[in-house]
Amino acid sequence: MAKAEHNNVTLRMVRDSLIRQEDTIVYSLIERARFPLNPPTYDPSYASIPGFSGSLLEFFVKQTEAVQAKAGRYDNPEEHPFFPDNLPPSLVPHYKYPEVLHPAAMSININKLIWDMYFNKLLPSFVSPGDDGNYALTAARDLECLQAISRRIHYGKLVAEVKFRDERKDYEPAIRAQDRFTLTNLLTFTNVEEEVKKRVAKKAMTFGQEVKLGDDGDKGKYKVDPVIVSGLYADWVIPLTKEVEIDYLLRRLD
Ligand SMILES: C=C(O[C@@H]1C=C(C(=O)O)C=C[C@H]1O)C(=O)O
Repeated sequence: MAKAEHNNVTLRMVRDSLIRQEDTIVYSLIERARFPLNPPTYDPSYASIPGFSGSLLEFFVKQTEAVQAKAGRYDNPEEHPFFPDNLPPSLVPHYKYPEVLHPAAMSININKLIWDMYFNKLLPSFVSPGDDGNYALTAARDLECLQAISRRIHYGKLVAEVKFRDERKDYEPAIRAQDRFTLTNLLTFTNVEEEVKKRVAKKAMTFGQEVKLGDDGDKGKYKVDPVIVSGLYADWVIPLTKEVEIDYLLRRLD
């Protein structure tokens, strides 16, 4: 997001960051779709890794998150690990990120939900069946998708903070009443959601098209189905972002 002092972050700036994050999500899906499902990646019995029990995917994610934690990744309030328990401490100088969010934000991490959605619903819908043996690369692409989707959904904390500051008199009574229904109505902008769904489908068509030098490009053939990308936002990314917004707002006056 554009550099701003912590007290003048605008909803426009936050939305611009969400729009930019769409590119990362669409590209990560395109890169995962280069590989078939590669089932052994997720099969705990595929490899017996000394000192570890679980799938290659889990091994890859836990090991990667440990290295990235030591490199300071999770000092950034925008980043959320999938396996937060027992992560090693950062080994690098602490960067002073602007303190925008209420401290309660630290307790919000819905990556378990995101993990389950990704592997049980999304992945089977956009990759082809099959096995090409590239299990480590497959795990790496999966993690890139997970991290991009997680960052976007947890950005809901910043969206909620900006909305709260802009309309405190409307939000406070609903927060004090722990009124999720009213909070949902206050924070929902249906027009924005419709734009998001249309734009991500257009990005999937634009970024995922087959580019040919002649003008005989395969019209209508895309690396990832734009309908699936739009459906990901409609069914998961947007609802879970709003869930994070509400979870954050309910703690905002703690
Ligand atoms: C993120 C926002 O909050 C809500 C969630 C949106 C989304 O996840 O795309 C869009 C509009 C709002 O309903 C926002 O207002 O920009």
